[in-house]
Amino acid sequence: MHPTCYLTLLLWLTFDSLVAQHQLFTIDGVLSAPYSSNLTGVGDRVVWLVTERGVRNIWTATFPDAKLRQLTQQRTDDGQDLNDLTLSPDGRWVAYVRGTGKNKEGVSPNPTSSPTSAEQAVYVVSTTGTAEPIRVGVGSHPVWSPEGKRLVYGNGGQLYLATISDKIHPAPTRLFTARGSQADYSFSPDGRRILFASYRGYHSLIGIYLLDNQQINWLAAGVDRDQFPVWSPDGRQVAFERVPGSRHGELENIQGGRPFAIWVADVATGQGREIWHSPGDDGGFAQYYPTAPLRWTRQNQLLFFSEHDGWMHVYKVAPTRANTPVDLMPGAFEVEETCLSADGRYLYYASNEADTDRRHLWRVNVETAHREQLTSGKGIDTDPVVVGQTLVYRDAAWNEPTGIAWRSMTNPKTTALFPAKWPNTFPKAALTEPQAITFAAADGLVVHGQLFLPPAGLPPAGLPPAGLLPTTTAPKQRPALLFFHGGPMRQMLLGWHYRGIYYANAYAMNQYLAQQGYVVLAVNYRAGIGYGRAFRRADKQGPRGASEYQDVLAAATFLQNHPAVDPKRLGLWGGSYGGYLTALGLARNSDLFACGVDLHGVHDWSWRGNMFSPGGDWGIGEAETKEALASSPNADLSRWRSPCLFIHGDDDRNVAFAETVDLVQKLRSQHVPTDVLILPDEVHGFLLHKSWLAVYGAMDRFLQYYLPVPRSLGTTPKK
Ligand SMILES: CSCC[C@H](NC=O)C(=O)N[C@@H](C)C(=O)O
Repeated sequence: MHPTCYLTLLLWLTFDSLVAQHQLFTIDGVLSAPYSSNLTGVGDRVVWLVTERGVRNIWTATFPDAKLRQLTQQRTDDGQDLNDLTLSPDGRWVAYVRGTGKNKEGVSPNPTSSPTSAEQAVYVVSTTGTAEPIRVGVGSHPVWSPEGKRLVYGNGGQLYLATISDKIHPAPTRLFTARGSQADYSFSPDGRRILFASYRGYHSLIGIYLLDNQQINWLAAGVDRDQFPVWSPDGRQVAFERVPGSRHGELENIQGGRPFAIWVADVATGQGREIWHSPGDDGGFAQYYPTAPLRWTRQNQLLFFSEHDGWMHVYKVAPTRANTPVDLMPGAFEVEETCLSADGRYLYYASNEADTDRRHLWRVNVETAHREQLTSGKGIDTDPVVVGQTLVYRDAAWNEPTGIAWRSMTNPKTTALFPAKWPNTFPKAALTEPQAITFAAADGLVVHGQLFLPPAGLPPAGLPPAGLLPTTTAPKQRPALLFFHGGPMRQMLLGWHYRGIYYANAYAMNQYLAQQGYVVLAVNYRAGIGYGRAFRRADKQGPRGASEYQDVLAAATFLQNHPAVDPKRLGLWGGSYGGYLTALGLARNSDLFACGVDLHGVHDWSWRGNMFSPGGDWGIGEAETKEALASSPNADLSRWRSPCLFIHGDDDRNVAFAETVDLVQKLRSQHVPTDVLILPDEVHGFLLHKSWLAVYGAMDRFLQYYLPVPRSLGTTPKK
């Protein structure tokens, strides 16, 4: 070999080892920080869930002293989710649910393949932090009585009552047996009645169970689907939402809409009357997305979510007679989680008003509809909880996962409550701040995205640092990756994502990939949220024409025109609906996309519509089967050439594992390079931290093989 070649090789090896020594951070490191969720509060106390490397524990704090306390002592990544945290009205107990519900076969997820299987059960733990949790019984969705000594929870569609003290005695009892599945339940203000919705297939009814005489009274029974009932402050009336009952062959479409109405019924007579109905099919998402679709305030106002003005907003309407609702926050932005002040005068909420790709907190005076912004800047602030004169909320940034922060209502200064410090393994100083970008799709629709550029000082892919070697013919640009979120009713943001570990980890992985030297673009394609009803319900989306594929192509063009990107080295990755778009890109345009990583994606809408569930949750009717297939990756397999890594848990209850088995077999038969990582007994949102490490590790190796970049080089993270 020519002497110059030896020199080049020597220098290159030196450079590569330099790079290896300067690895800014690892996947384990960027996933090592605690993640706070499920924040709720009562009185002067809040509780929330902390997930740290898969270990889930409940914490509490009281205000105004901001005193922290850990209430549970879980120490292992056991794959058992904690959820439905709810404080007793006196703040003495937290009820919560451990484990996940059963599937159609009656089995709860068991991701560790434990021979003793797994269950979903209700627990309580004292907020003193001095006692072990107490198991109440199999079930979920616990609801406290007003005096804080009784719990109602659901199991198998029926309601159970438990008396709570330092031991669960007597054992919980089934409250009553009613046809259908009982849900949306709550105690009356006097604690002597249980309000509930009884779901019965084509219709549902609102019932009241009287504890004193074990009698059920039905309210305004009709041929519709009555849901989300709430008590009036005096317990003499009930408000609920009414959507039309089903017709033969009608199929659920989670991305569609339906008309809805607000009703009020008199408890004593059972008679009801309509207060308002939506002008169009603006319901559906407005009821299942927010956690409190309908409220009755102490100021005797009904508050409800609706998209009828084109954006997800909260409206108020008087419960006394038919009248026109008032939009409490008119404008071109969306509202998410809310919290009503104890006196009902203020509604606190998270919104992307004036900052489309972030979330900040606001409050609105329900009487005057005057609103004021409470948090701002570069945070991702969500889930407001008001305890006394303190606003507590979930708070993230571009370089910090979601923690807990607070501010007093008299001082705008915000204070981080949890965690007190980030673990040394978490590479906060080495992260890259994503940039907000937009581009236009072929039909002119403006699409938002977040662009992650490799840290400064990182040599362009294939090139050692300037000066080490004479100019080479190596490419002066980087490979790039397009990321697609799932849902699709989701929105990636300019910071750590608040919607559970699934999206927090996706954001973290995009940070890791940028640090590896990839240019990464997270694409907020049509059908997502944050940009209004028309964007979310974009025409011909998904199984009806895959109109969002225009956004995939436009995102690719954006990257190909970026000076840092090698236009011939684009890759795709995404989960669930994002896996669907990844597979669609490789099937339709292997000429554009060099490889992809498809996490539990949908690959055949027509199969899903016929075999997974009636209509596949997207309302895919018999007449739409042909178009549904044409909108799927499976329609273009003959064109698929680029390699793909498929990742799927084989106990997936949201996207059938069969979708991946079928597609991989078909691709293998046409010699497309495929890799698979199958996670036995894992579900859709992987429950084990070690699953996430395995998934992203496999992804890292796959991308390095098909879209290689030299290991990162950069300054060692500043402490
Ligand atoms: C037909 S694709 C199913 C998408 C799936 N929806 C529900 O499970 C999904 O995207 N799930 C996660 C990732 C999400 O809802 O965000």
